[in-house]
Amino acid sequence: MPIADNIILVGPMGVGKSTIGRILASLSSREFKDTDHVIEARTGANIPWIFDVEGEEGFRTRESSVLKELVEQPQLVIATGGGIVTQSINRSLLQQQNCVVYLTASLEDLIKRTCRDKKRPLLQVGNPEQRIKELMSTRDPLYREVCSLVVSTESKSPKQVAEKIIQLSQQL
Ligand SMILES: Nc1ncnc2c1ncn2[C@@H]1O[C@H](COP(=O)(O)OP(=O)(O)OP(=O)(O)O)[C@@H](O)[C@H]1O
Ligand SMILES: O=C(O)C1=C[C@@H](O)[C@@H](O)[C@H](O)C1
Ligand SMILES: [Mg+2]
Repeated sequence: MPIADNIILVGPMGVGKSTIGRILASLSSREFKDTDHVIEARTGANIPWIFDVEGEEGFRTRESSVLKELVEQPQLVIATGGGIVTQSINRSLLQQQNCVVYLTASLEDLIKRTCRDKKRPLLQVGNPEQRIKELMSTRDPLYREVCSLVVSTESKSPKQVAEKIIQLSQQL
């Protein structure tokens, strides 16, 4: 893969995109960007606030414009929000990128890492475990539709996952 190419991480809430993305960026001499963080920095508000005031639709519009902007920059590791694949415009853009990595974890791990987090708007309605299962069943095929690699995070440290991504991305 040419050195200027970006590595884009997709996957569900809590799979480790931000944690692994940061390590991967430093191991591969790329700059780290996280669509959720860019949106919060630009808006000057946190994600729950944006969902409250603008609804999910407002958040998705912001997310699509940040993604479009970031993929045009060279040499980045981009961690995306868990719901980025719900918008067909984002899926089309992701399918045009060279290296999109789908990070996976067991449902059990995802539930353990996220279900008590009050900052996640989509887990505030109903039973969080059930919501995570529902989100995964609709989104798993969408992550697979856009990715060039699938990398499991199970029984691996974030650094081991980052090293695996580097190894596999060199074979693309
Ligand atoms: N490989 C791993 N093994 C164990 N714990 C991990 C691993 N990767 C991440 N974690 C932990 O899981 C939690 C969620 O990680 P992180 O915030 O990076 O996920 P995310 O995919 O960016 O989620 P979000 O979609 O909410 O932004 C953190 O507490 C992190 O320390
Ligand atoms: O799974 C989702 O739809 C989301 C995941 C987070 O990364 C944030 O982008 C936001 O909370 C929505
Ligand atoms: Mg994150």
